[in-house]
Amino acid sequence: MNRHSVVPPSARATNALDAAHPGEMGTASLTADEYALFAEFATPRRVTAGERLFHRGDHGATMFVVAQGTVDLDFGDDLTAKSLGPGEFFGELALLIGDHARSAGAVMAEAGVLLVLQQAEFESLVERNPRMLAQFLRRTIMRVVLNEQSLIRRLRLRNEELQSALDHLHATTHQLNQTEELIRTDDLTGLYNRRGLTLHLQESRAIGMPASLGLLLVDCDRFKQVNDEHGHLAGDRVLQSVANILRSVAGPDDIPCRLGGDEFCLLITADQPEKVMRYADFIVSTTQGLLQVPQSPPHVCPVSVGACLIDPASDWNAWYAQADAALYRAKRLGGNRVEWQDGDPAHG
Ligand SMILES: Nc1nc2c(ncn2[C@@H]2O[C@H](COP(=O)(O)OP(=O)(O)OP(=O)(O)O)[C@@H](O)[C@H]2O)c(=O)[nH]1
Repeated sequence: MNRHSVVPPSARATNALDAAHPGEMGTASLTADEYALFAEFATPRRVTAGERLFHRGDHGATMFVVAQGTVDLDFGDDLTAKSLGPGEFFGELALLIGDHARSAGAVMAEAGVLLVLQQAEFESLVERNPRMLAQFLRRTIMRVVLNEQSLIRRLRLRNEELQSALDHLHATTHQLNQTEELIRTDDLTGLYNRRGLTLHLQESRAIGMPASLGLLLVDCDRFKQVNDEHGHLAGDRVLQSVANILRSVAGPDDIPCRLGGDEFCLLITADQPEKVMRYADFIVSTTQGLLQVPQSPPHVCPVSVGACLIDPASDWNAWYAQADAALYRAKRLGGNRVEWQDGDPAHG
């Protein structure tokens, strides 16, 4: 027993690889001879379970060897935590470098005895057995290097995991965007559906509505008859044709939409009734023109249009009521025509 009377550890066979096994923070065991040498010069310290020796980041200059008990090292973040038992050492970089920020926090998991080595004691130890100390330092350096490599490997792995999480997130975002697009779109015609229009209006209000808008409400005339006489598929094709006419007249900032059934609308940027009427006339005259070339089943049907200028500050219900009143008049007058909001004879 040495002058400090500590219990010797069960000596471990220690070589450089044993001291730093790849993939984990290297173990740090003294050989039996080293332990005996360290014990001769170190100061033993009794420690209780739960006692904190230092926090991560604390500056220190002492090294510890576990004589009895267990100490837990916590490297913080999600790095591996480690438990050290008798014969294992820690804090050696603080001793070798001096005033070194601890890379781990240390807490006693079990009560025991630690051998504490300060700079002066370490120097005495070097003088006593330089050869053994050189071997110890070689192992220590090797352990630091292997730990570093292990850390780099883990960081690379973490990087790859993060990259794959990011890719996954991109894919999910893309899917969500596609799903949102689908939710906004009418299956049959590819135009916005009513929900798409509502969302578009919400977004437009958030970023600022155009100063002036026109609305066309477009409804197929006697469309039920197409279904009844030629079947639902023929009816579908007619609806697609009407949608295509709206799409072809719409500018990049205009919103053609299928409100449901055989009812469509076209929201346009316009500050003059003439512009709104040009759009409306184009729609009605295009269907009329196509009907000049009769097909069976028909590829289009006549439409009625209610047209108006609307106040961007008021809501959709107000706009719809305005355009619907005009559309109602167009229907009552026999359809296949445009009616202006207030029945202005110039546009009637
Ligand atoms: N083919 C087809 N028919 C539809 C679709 N959605 C609604 N319909 C039909 O559209 C028809 C609309 O009938 P109505 O509202 O009476 O319209 P209409 O026959 O044009 O009558 P008016 O507007 O008064 O001229 C109904 O028969 C619905 O079943 C669809 O997606 N495809």
